[in-house]
Amino acid sequence: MVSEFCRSFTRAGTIAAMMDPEDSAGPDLRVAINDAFGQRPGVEQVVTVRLPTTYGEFLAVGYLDRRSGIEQVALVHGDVVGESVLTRVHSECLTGDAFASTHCECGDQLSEALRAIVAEGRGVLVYLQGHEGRGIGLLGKLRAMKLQEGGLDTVEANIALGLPVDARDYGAAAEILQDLGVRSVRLLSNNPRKREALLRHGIPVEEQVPLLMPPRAENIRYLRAKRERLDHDLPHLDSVPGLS
Ligand SMILES: Nc1nc2c(ncn2[C@@H]2O[C@H](COP(=O)(O)OP(=O)(O)OP(=O)(O)O)[C@@H](O)[C@H]2O)c(=O)[nH]1
Ligand SMILES: [Zn+2]
Repeated sequence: MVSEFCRSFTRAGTIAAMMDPEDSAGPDLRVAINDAFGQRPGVEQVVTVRLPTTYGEFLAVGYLDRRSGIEQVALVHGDVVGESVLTRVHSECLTGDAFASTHCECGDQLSEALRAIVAEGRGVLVYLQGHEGRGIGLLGKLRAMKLQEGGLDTVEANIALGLPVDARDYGAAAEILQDLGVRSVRLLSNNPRKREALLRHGIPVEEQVPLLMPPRAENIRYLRAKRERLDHDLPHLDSVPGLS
C-alpha cells in the first residue's frame, strides 16, 4: 500500500505539480525524493505554461533531463496525443535562432517549423539545449566557424579542433515525445541521421517532411558541405541562380 502510494506519488503528473517553480522545493530535492523511491526516469516534466507567439498559441512544457542536468522545452500546439504528429526536433543554435545569423539556416528553419505546426493545427517542437554546434558547444562552434572562414568545411573544422563531427544524442527528445503522448511523428528535417536516431530511441517516423530554406550567398557552401559530407537531403541546392 505504501509502495503503491510512492509509485503514484512520483508519476509525471504529480511530479509536474511538485515542480511548479513557485514550489519551494528545488529540482535537487525532488530528484532526491524520486531516488529515494527508486524512480529514475530520464526526463521529468517540470512545468507547463501558455506561450502565445507571433506564430500562434503554444504550450511550453519544461523538462529536466536528470542524466545530463540540462533543462529542455517542448512547444506544443493542439492535441498531440496520437499518431502522425508533425514534429520538429530542433538543435539549439544561438547564432542562427536568436541572432538570425546567415552562416546556417537554423533560424529560418525554426520559424518555418513553428509556422507549419500552427498551419497543421497540431504539432510539437522540441528545442534541444546541449545540441549547440552539433553537440560541441557554443565556443566550439564559434571556433569551427572561424576555421571555415579560413577555408575548411564544417566537417573538417570540427576534426581540426579534435572534436566530434556530430555528438548529438536524441534520447531526451524521444522521452519528451513519449511523455507528451506522441506515438509516431512526421519529422520536419532534412537529416536522415536524425530520423534514424529517433527510430533507435523508439519513436516511429512515418515520414520525413523536408524543411528546405532558400540558400543564401553566405551559407551555400556550408549547406553543400552538409549535403556532401553529412548526407542531408538538400535537393534544392542543385541549381541556385546567382549562387556559385
Ligand atoms: N559544429 C558546427 N555546428 C554548426 C555549424 N553551423 C551550425 N551548427 C549547428 O548545427 C546544429 C544544427 O544541425 P544541422 O546539421 O544544421 O541540421 P540538423 O538539425 O542535423 O538537420 P535538420 O533537421 O535538417 O535541420 C545546430 O546546433 C547549430 O548550432 C558549424 O559551422 N559547425
Ligand atoms: Zn545554426
